[in-house]
Amino acid sequence: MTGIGFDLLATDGRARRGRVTTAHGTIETPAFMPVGTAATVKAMTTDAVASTGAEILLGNTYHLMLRPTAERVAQLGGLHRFMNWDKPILTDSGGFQVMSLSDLRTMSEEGVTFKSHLDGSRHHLTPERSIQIQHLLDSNITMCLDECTPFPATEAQAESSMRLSMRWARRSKDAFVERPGYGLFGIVQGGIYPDLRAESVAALTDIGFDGYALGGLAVGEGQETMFHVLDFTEPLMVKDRPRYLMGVGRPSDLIGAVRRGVDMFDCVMPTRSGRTGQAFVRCGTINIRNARHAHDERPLDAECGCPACRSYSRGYLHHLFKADEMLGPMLLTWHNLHYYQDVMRTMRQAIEDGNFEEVASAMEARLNEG
Ligand SMILES: CC#C[C@H]1NC(N)=Nc2cc3[nH]c(NC)nc3cc21
Ligand SMILES: [Zn+2]
Repeated sequence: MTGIGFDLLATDGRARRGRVTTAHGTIETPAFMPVGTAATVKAMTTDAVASTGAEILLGNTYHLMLRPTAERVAQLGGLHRFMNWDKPILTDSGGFQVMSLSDLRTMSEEGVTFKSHLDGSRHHLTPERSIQIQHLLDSNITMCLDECTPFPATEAQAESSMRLSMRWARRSKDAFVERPGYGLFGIVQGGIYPDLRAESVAALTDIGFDGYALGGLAVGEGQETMFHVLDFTEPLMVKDRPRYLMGVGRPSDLIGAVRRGVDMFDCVMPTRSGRTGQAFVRCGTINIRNARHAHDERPLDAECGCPACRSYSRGYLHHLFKADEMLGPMLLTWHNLHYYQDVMRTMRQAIEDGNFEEVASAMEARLNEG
């Protein structure tokens, strides 16, 4: 096996049930990847993350190149050893984070020069350097470096940005070190424009990648537009390789995107909002800091098997957040990640059973009942 393996095990409509095989183990899809930006899923040990059922984590080139540097992580055994996670890791390439986090960035055909959001130091990122950093990290799934077009973008802006990203995809592929169990994903660009999306899919498919991500979404366009872009882009994508929707999303986003043929997801929502006291539950969301939870002896979600729901009341969790106790963010993060994995488990089973639409519609109805 060179690269990573992908087996399409079942389909139900456009929904897909698959399995990704890497040097560090397999990933059942549809899969949700918790975000471990700075070599940690915030507020969680890796054992706790594994207990939720997560089989792959996301790391970030941008953050780790700035601190502690990729060379330091490599010297300490690579990202798996460094953060004590022995399952698969996917790393983003840095393009999006440069656009969203750093200022004073200058773009050229060669790459992007930017100032660190940590200390203002200048850094240069090229496709070749991004691929090298991800190799030093020993990432199982490496992402091409792309030029992340701000949203909204005119068709002309999206066209020139997409074409630059396609040239960078070629350079990324040329720089990637092929190893069994390690793969490289291309990133489809083109904004909201069907012709540009089609051109990008064709260009990446022609180069050939182990998987194909959809970029330029979850950038403020809204769910309806995101689904519309999926509706006209997904049918153009090869079926025998994983599809990864970057930065997505809320539970309703995951359900709608799985319905449209997406296999892999990552999003900071369950962890970031967990730290602020927002819990995702089967009938919507709960902001545990709200006074109405102060006296409530019920768990966050009676159908959830996570440590927070098994052992603690809403009233206690409310108290932890009001008292600014660190156990609060820990337990809500744990619950949210466990719930997200429950959503994915439920959808995987439904695709296997051939009743995806019935199960997905029921989940969506409960989420909307609020
Ligand atoms: C344009 C483009 C693009 C994509 N390119 C790369 N490398 N990473 C991403 C991460 C994302 N996170 C979100 N939303 C939170 N949208 C994303 C899109 C991308
Ligand atoms: Zn729970």
